[in-house]
Amino acid sequence: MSVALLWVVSPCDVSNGTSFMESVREGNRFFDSSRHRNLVPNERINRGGGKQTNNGRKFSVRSAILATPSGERTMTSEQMVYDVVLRQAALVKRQLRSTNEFEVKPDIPIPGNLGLLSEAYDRCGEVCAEYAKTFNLGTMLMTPERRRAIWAIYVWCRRTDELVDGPNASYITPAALDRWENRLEDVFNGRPFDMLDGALSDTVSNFPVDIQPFRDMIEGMRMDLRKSRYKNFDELYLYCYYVAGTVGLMSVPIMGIAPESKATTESVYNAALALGIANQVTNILRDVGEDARRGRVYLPQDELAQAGLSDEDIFAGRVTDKWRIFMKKQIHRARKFFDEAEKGVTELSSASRFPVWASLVLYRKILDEIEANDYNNFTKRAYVSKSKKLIALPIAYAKSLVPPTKTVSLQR
Ligand SMILES: CC(C)=CCC/C(C)=C/CC/C(C)=C/CC/C(C)=C/[C@@H]1[C@@H](COP(=O)(O)OP(=O)(O)O)[C@]1(C)CC/C=C(\C)CC/C=C(\C)CCC=C(C)C
Ligand SMILES: [Mn+2]
Repeated sequence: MSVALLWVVSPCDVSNGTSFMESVREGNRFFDSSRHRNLVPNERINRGGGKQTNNGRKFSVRSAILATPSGERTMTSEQMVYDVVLRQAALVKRQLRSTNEFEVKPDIPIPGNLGLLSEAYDRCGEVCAEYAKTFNLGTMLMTPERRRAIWAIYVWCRRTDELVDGPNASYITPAALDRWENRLEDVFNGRPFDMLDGALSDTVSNFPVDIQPFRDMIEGMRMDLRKSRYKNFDELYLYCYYVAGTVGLMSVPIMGIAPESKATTESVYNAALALGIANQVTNILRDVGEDARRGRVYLPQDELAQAGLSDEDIFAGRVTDKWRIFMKKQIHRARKFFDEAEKGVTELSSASRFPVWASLVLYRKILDEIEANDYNNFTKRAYVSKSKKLIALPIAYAKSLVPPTKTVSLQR
């Protein structure tokens, strides 16, 4: 692991009161250190009382669930999530109408700090290159502003995921996630805690990015702490939205919709959401064995039962005909989400289309590999070989050259 990736936490003094400058200095010192730590801030760095604000945005998927008077849900997860899509789309439209609205910037980019900010973005780029090589390559075609903004978002998502998936995962509590959320609010209020947060703070002040998908990703991590089974696909959909659909919603405001696109903003966000869901469902299908060894089953329990399967079958890891039939249905559903996503990629601004096509084409190929492994996702990890990637990338590039549709075809 390269030194650029190592997240170092001071044993004594990290508090939320640290200014950006101090944080950056700390960051530099830490990054120059040869002590090896991981990317994720641990308990200690998360502690501290960042002021909780709601940033004027009160809706959350979680509150929508809790808001029902009888305690019973009246909407499907998909309907609830669509509200977040509408909010993000509305934010983008507002910005198109009035660019002035986004002129209140945090106090980072004042002369003198610009070098530090650019260093912060460079760190994000290094992290991205280390964790997601192919995707990072794809971002090279984007404009420098968009590329570095995507890097900053990638790094925040990666750090958030590492809280529950990384080496410090066993120390992560709901309270630690609350502190991470406080820190997120600070990022959106122009009070970044460290240099990587500083890059994100700058990004969200320059692009019309709503905080809600970020909050919701943290909610997904909370869900991971308290839940290891999903009753049906509706429950699983919500989880997939939290941890991956949110990424689509965060990314489109950066990538931009092509000016010549006739598609509605909502429909493009809907496609972005679909790509996140497709990726996460694929990720789940690829990792069934690995997750089972951690006692987790991210598969709809009702569909397992209908197929005559149970958790025990999964823990036993036997590839039977029942399993193959079950898997075929799950793969079919994932492909439907990829199809839904495809409709939106063409509507993105021209330079942003390639990384998205590349990620879509490559991630969808994992499904083909699960089939090629005869549905043994218990002991074989499906992956796309370098040679297959090399063949797929020019195809993705060719797709990215297709301009947006001339007609209004994506109305919802
Ligand atoms: C071009 C592009 C892909 C941009 C997105 C860049 C970005 C900000 C990525 C963040 C990804 C991340 C670190 C998410 C944290 C949660 C997580 C790990 C989700 C899983 C990703 C796969 O990672 P991996 O295989 O490494 O998983 P393990 O941790 O090893 O298990 C996910 C499966 C989901 C990631 C979701 C996306 C990449 C959604 C992409 C959607 C868009 C970019 C919208 C495109 C727009 C339209 C209109 C279709
Ligand atoms: Mn993960």
